[in-house]
Amino acid sequence: MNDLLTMREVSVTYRTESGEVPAVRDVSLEVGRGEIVGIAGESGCGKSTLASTVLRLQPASATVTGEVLFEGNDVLTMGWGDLRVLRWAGASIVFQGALHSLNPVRRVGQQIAEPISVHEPTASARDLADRTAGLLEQVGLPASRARAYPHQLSGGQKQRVMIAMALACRPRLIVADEPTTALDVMVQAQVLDVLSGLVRELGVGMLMISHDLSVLADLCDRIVVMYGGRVVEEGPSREVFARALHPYAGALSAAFPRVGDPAARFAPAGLPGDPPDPAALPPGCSFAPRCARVVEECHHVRPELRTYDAGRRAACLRVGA
Ligand SMILES: Nc1ncnc2c1ncn2[C@@H]1O[C@H](COP(=O)(O)OP(=O)(O)OP(=O)(O)O)[C@@H](O)[C@H]1O
Repeated sequence: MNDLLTMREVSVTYRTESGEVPAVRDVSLEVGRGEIVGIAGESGCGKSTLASTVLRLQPASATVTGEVLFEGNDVLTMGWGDLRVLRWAGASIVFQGALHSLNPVRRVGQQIAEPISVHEPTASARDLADRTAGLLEQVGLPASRARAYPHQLSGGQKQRVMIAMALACRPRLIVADEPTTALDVMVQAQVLDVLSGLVRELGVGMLMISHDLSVLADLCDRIVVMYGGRVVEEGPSREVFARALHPYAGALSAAFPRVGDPAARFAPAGLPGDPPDPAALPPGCSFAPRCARVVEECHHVRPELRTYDAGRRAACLRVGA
């Protein structure tokens, strides 16, 4: 077992008016200290739902089974006191759409200092100001920006502030859910550089979610590819990107020329059709209806996730065929 984050057979089902939506099914993965693990997949494959369980942030309509072990303690069953310590100080999350989650009427410095003052109530005003200035400098902003209001910052600067907030309580794990999707390509690259540089420098683990496999290939040690709520491939990122075992991972890699194109999350280049409705997955392999390598058997037999050489896993009947 890994000593930072170990998820074992995690499944998440939402209760909705039209029935149950099994958004995540039997996902197991690990993130070690100082390691960056990417989760890739199109919109709706369950990435955000899975990420929300790491800090037990899933909505009340969701039922989660399995184990989410953070430093050996199960997040899904821990008491509220432990959960309070875990959030921000153990692990923190940079959300998709974080640009809108800053409070418009408070200076950004106050917002960065807030989680610190909650977790360290004895910190003096001087300490908070120094820590905030240091955090802003770490993310490449002048300390003087602490006095700015969010509307005075560009999109990229706001996202840097969100990263500073996520680092404020010195967490051991950061979950980043599409942290740069709303930014233009140049700014995306700069912000990802800052984030990954800090994660490496501080030895923090990171679970980074993106629909864009090429972004993950550059940043991550390992990549987990999800489809229809399940893991369909996992392995060292360069291997998965360059020599995917699963045809879905291959199609995501081939979408590479469309890096930074927000539309690519809905329809990667060269991959016709839509991802499946998790409430109505086809029998057999859920990717079969879109797969270029499909054979009759794929429509009836659901492939198990098998282990291959060099720590690779894939769930496809056609690997090596
Ligand atoms: N609160 C909810 N109630 C019901 N169903 C939900 C809820 N949140 C997500 N879902 C459904 O669960 C499935 C997985 O959604 P999820 O947001 O985890 O996917 P995703 O891969 O992160 O996509 P995106 O990148 O668009 O966020 C989708 O079918 C979605 O409609």
